[in-house]
Formats: sequence, structure tokens, C-alpha cells
Amino acid sequence: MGTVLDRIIETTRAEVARRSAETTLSALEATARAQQPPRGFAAALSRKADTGHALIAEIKKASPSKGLIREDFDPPAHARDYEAGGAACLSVLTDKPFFRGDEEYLIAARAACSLPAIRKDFMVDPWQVAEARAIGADAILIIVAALDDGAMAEIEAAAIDHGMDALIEVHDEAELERALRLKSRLIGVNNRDLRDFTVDLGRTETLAKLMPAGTQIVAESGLATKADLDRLAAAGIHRFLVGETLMRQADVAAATRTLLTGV
Ligand SMILES: O=C(O)c1ccccc1NCC(=O)[C@H](O)[C@H](O)COP(=O)(O)O
Repeated sequence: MGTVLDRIIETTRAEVARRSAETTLSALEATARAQQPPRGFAAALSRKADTGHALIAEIKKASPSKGLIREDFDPPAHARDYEAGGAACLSVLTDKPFFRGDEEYLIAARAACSLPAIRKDFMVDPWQVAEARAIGADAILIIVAALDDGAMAEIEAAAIDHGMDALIEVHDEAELERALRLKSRLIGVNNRDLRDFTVDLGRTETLAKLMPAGTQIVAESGLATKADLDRLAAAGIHRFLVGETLMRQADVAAATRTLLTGV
């Protein structure tokens, strides 16, 4: 039996094959090109990172590691709260089978605020990039562990063609080496080991030392307190992706502010 990531990718490939037979790439492209231009995901992160901690706040109903995270799940309300709390960007999970996500959540969340949004899903085909832009997404995620070099380059090229940013996710040195063959210099380190779900913030600190100057490093997963963010900031990391911690709070705006500022 493979890892959770293997199962997610296998399921996603089957789903993309089914859906791309229903909606052609050219139909999606036409919808994508009719959208307002992307809001500038990496630029919004850099503006906040220049003066403090830059947060990608995630709208996440459930996960393979934790099951249901939030009962009263309300994407537009969470988006407004994240913006009010000082987040730079949104991340919205759209994967249905493993995260109980939906494309509609991204559409509703993005419409409720002015923040750029990344479509948090498992990209295996450029068809999904066109779909992401067609629903308004400003950025996509490329998980190095899930793809060969050719597929990664194709998916990144589709994102660039649509004016979107690509966040490239790695979790070890070999993956980082492959990520650096791409054009994007927005690189996320996932602190969660997707085989056993253990979290180690040291993973971001270790890999950050190997990244070329000018790389925009994002620490992803398992971040819970301002002390976690401060620890990583001491290692030169100023961009963070946080989901579960904030999604579990009754007052999401206040929790976001406290995570970023300590008050
Ligand atoms: O969150 C999971 O259980 C998970 C399992 C398998 C693949 C990916 C997974 N998470 C995706 C993410 O990137 C996180 O949702 C994101 O980094 C936020 O993490 P957290 O703050 O720990 O919710």
C-alpha cells in the first residue's frame, strides 16, 4: 500500500480524466481568459514580509490527518476574518475526497475579500490550472513529490501563461534540487511528513539554508503560535501557511491577529 499522497494522486488522476472528458481544455481556457487578472499572490506575500510575518491563511474543513476540523464551516466568513486579522493571502482547499473541499469555497471566499487566493489542490495536469483560473484562483500549488520533472514544468508553464503564481512544495533536499530546476522562486517546505503525519519545524530551517538568495520561502503546516513564527523568522523565513490552528478558533479574526502580532 502506498502513502496517503500516493492515494490522493491516484484518485485525482482518475477524477481529472473523468472531468476533462466532460469539459474540454479549450472551454475552460475561454472561461479562464474572461476572468479579471490575478491579484498577485507572491507580490502580496512580499509586501507583508517586508514589514513582518506574511501569512497565507488556509480555509480547510477537514484533512486526512485530522478528519473534520470545523463544523460551522463558512468560507466567505473565514475569508473576511482572515483579511481583518492581517493575512496576506488565502489558501482554499478544493479537493473533495480527502479534504471535503470544493471549487465553490474558493469562489465564495475570494469574492468576500480582496486577498489573492491559492487553489490548494493536487495538480497533475495543466487542465486543472485552466480550471483554477476559470474559478478565479490567483496561484496554484505544485507538489514536487507527486510529479516527474516534465509534468511539473508543464503545469508551471500553464500557470505562467495564465499570469498566476506557482508555489512549489518540497519536503527534502532531493525535492528542493528538482524544484530549483523550475522558474518559480516561491518555494514552500512542508513540515508535515505525509507518511506518518509527524511535524518538524526544523525541516524548514534545514532546507532554508540550501535555498539560493532571493528565494521566497514559505513554511507550511504544523504552525500554532507566534513563537513558532518568530523561531522561523530568526532563520530568515517570513512567509507562513497556517490552516488547522486558525480553523479551530471561535474568533478567527482575533486568532489571526494574535498569531501575527502576539496581541
Ligand atoms: O493536512 C493534512 O493532513 C495533509 C495530508 C496529506 C497531504 C496534505 C495535507 N495537508 C495539506 C497542507 O499543505 C496543509 O493543509 C497546510 O500546509 C496547512 O497545514 P496546517 O496548518 O497544519 O493545517
